[in-house]
Amino acid sequence: MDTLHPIFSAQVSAAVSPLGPSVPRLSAAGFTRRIRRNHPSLEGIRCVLVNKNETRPLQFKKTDDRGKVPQSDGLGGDTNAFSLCTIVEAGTVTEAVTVTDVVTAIEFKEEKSGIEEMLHTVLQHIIVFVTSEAAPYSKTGGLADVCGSLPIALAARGHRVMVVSPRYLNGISDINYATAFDTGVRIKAPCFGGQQEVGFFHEYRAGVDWVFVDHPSYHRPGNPYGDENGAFGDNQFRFTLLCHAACEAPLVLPLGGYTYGQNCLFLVNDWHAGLVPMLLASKYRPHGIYKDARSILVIHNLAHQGVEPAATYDNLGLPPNWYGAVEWVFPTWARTHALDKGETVNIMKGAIVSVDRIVTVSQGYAWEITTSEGGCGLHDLLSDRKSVINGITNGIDIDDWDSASDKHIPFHYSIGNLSGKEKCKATLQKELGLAIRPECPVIGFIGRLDYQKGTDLIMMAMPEILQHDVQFVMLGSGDRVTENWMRSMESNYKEKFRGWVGFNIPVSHRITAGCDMLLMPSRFEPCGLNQLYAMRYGTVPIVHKTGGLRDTVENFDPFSDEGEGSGTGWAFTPLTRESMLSAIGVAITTYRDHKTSWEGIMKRGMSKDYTWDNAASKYEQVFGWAFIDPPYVK
Ligand SMILES: Nc1ncnc2c1ncn2[C@@H]1O[C@H](COP(=O)(O)OP(=O)(O)O[C@H]2O[C@H](CO)[C@@H](O)[C@H](O)[C@H]2O)[C@@H](O)[C@H]1O
Repeated sequence: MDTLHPIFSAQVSAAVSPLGPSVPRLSAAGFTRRIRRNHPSLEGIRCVLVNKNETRPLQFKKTDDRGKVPQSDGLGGDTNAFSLCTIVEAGTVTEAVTVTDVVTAIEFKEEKSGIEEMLHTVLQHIIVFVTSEAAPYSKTGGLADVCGSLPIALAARGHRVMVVSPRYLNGISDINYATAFDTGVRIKAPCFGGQQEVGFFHEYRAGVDWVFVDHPSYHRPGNPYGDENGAFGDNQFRFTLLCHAACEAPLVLPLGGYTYGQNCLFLVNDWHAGLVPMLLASKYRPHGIYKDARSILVIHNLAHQGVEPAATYDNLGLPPNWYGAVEWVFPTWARTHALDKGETVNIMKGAIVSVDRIVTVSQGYAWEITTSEGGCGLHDLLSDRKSVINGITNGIDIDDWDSASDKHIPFHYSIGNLSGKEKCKATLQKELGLAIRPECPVIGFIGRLDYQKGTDLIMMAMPEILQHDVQFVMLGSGDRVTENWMRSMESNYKEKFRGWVGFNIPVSHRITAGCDMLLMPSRFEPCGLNQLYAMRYGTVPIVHKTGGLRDTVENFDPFSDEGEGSGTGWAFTPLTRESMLSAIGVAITTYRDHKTSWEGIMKRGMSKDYTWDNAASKYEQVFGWAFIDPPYVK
């Protein structure tokens, strides 16, 4: 349909520093699709897309028959204008005069009867992710996967995307930031009783501006939230800085020559970024800034809310009259002693009551958080905002998690040829010092050792699980008691159990590929990524029927589809040892005695579409809704 100019198939050049290039280049196809959809009036009109002086957003100008902008509008005859322009005919890019990164337009100017009418941008959204972690720079769990992949998917769809997260230097992670350059831009964040100076580092990669907030409090051993002694005591300070810096970044960083400007959409992830909507509404909007910006809270895990004593309110840099937004009083039963009034500030709560919209990472979880069982105390507030809550199931990075090309696994395989999976299993058994037995089912667990993940249930049920002829492999770190239990199980059940204590990404890929089944008895699970990875690798998930696990794992039914069978795994309920053991028992029997059924389960899982592009298109719909309504707090 479209004639592509070579310019659009060229790779975007690697990051040059500082500050650029950053404006993503749309593919010609995506570009024309957007023009057609958003500007039908352009159909049949010759236009020129002009980036005249690189200091302002692009504009469309009508052209005459020869593709020239009429003299009268001040651009005609200006060869510089043409040296930086792309000619668009009937929505099709027909000629690109020079290679420029500025093909994404944010303003469309249409001339009508000589009167210029400015139409507000619809070509793309200007998106600012704010997050405490983003892979591959920092990662402790699924939040990093999402914030490392979704921005890239959105950028590929034509949006201008920035991700703001801290520049953690712990001695090991430093290398991850080696390609990010100091922008030289510094700002002062008014919080914690003073003006806190932070800097910004920047890398342009995969179409996204990765912006790292730099401050000494992010430079220390440990993970983003704590070390072997537990959570850092100054996390409120560290993430308050992140939020203040993230609000300034679109205004002060001239990435690729342009700031992101005020008309952006903030995607604030979990409580660490939760101050952003409050700052927009209380600090900026009263001064006329960010009047047209919107914010969406993405809840990955409601169990963590950023709760601190009420006395810390003054630290946040919010005006005094905003106390009510974050005020949170614990019920009597949850207080620690008789004099404890239970008065706290709760950042997640403040975000919920001030943000424009809310997205959770699955539809099931979107509903659960409005119930007293799943709302972690915030269900009433969330129910009040039900009309703006949406659930969008996470995608997965199908380049990183592809059994046909995964660099971490010893053999490759695909839905058409599963032989590599058997070899991956044998290699895993060998690597772990287990007997190499193709007929023995290998069950895996990968994840944070945490109450959420139901590891206590695994501990309780392990004696019965190991009565089967199975091998069990666990990879995880977190709760000390569980870590020690894994070590002792390994020494007591040398033939059957392996516990790998730690965080190791290559090992997680090898376990996902080498196991037959993956167990996820999560107490609650907003989405869950491991079951998605497992299905893609032909590893059959056995999950507790909750949240995103309920949405993504379909129970095996051998009788449906005229005996062909349906389903991609087992989703058990209720969350009891007995029901989990029963699901494991059925899975083992199916694996052993019904090979065809088993292969059917594997293949159905492998053919599921959980690409980020799919999820990104659903996010776009929500973005549109966010801009239809006025800001929730004006
Ligand atoms: N020891 C280890 N070694 C190597 N890799 C390890 C590991 N432990 C965990 N991982 C990896 O960390 C990620 C965990 O993602 P999950 O989505 O399963 O859970 P998490 O609870 O962190 O995320 C929260 O956010 C995500 C994203 O929205 C939601 O899917 C989820 O339900 C919610 O709880 C996976 O990529 C996994 O492979």
